[in-house]
Amino acid sequence: MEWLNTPAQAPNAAMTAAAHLRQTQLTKPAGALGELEAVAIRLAGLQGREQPRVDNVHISVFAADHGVADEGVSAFPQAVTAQMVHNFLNGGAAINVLAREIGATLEIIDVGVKTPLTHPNLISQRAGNGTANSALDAAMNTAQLSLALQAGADAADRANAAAADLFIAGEMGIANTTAATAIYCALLDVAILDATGPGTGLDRDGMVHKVNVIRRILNQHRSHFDDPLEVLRRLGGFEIAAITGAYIRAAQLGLPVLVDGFISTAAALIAINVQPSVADWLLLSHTSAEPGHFFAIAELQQRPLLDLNLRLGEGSGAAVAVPLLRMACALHNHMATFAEAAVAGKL
Ligand SMILES: Cc1cc2ncn([C@H]3O[C@H](COP(=O)(O)O)[C@@H](O)[C@H]3O)c2cc1C
Ligand SMILES: O=C(O)c1cccnc1
Repeated sequence: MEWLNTPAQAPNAAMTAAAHLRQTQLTKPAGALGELEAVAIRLAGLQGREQPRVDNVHISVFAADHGVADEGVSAFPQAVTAQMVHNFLNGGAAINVLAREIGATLEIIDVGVKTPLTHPNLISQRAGNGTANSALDAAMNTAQLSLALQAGADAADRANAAAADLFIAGEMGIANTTAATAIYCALLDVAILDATGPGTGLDRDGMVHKVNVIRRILNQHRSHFDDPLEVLRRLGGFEIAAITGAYIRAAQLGLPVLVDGFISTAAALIAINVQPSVADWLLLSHTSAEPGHFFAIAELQQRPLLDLNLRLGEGSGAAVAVPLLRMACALHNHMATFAEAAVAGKL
């Protein structure tokens, strides 16, 4: 896991400055395109080109099971993880539709669904048959953590080899909002009650039970919260570890990342705690309806592009934000300047 210590690439300051200057010359009042200007400038710096682009998008969806599902913390049965992997492979899930709409490459990686699956289009890089129950034990051992992190790094490597302009990670794993919420509580100054939400649709009683399970998880592992990799190893899961590895490697390669929702952001929190320089490379796509997401967004000090009450995961919210990034780039690259259009500047 030594590769985790390599810092992220530095964004290209000259391109950031050039893109900033260009925005002031386009035929509009300065700042009138708000966040679209900011994100185009940011992408220019990250991609090291004056004309940023989001043509080639690579989406890697990581699937795994969680031992903590045994505690009854999800509104859906654990078998749905594997069933949804089949759905991904047959093209019927939300992320399949969105990937087709935006012309993205979509790959599915089994990092530890409970029962192994085989399919010609499934990438199998399994760290185990689901994690252990984090309310009782560490979710994974060190070897499993290393395998899961590497599965994510390999996905970022494939995206980079395919000359992707943007990397998106998605996840599928019944009970993973419990793991993600525990990670939020371990790494942020947030109370369990404020961070816990319905996930796939728990009712009030279900939420009260989930809060109690998360309290047990935190009490079990509390003495290790100063070490982000220990937090990840103990609280799980394999897919969150894979996304952590993918984000860190993408930042090391200089590949911009569009972060999805609540669960992906838990991986982002681990990643920036392991390697703070990764933060430059993480763009937030949307605010999840899961209440705890707010606290991670505050920690990342960014304004997500969208707020649509999404609470699906799979990378779906990030995929939905891609057309917006494309419009930001098109405006930046193709608007006329005041000089080109013979339009008078500000008085
Ligand atoms: C059919 C179905 C498709 C999904 N796609 C993503 N998730 C999302 O819901 C799960 C987390 O919620 P919880 O912690 O409550 O189990 C994850 O698998 C996440 O990706 C789904 C959930 C379901 C039921
Ligand atoms: O925001 C998410 O990523 C999310 C929220 C609830 C359930 N699954 C995913």
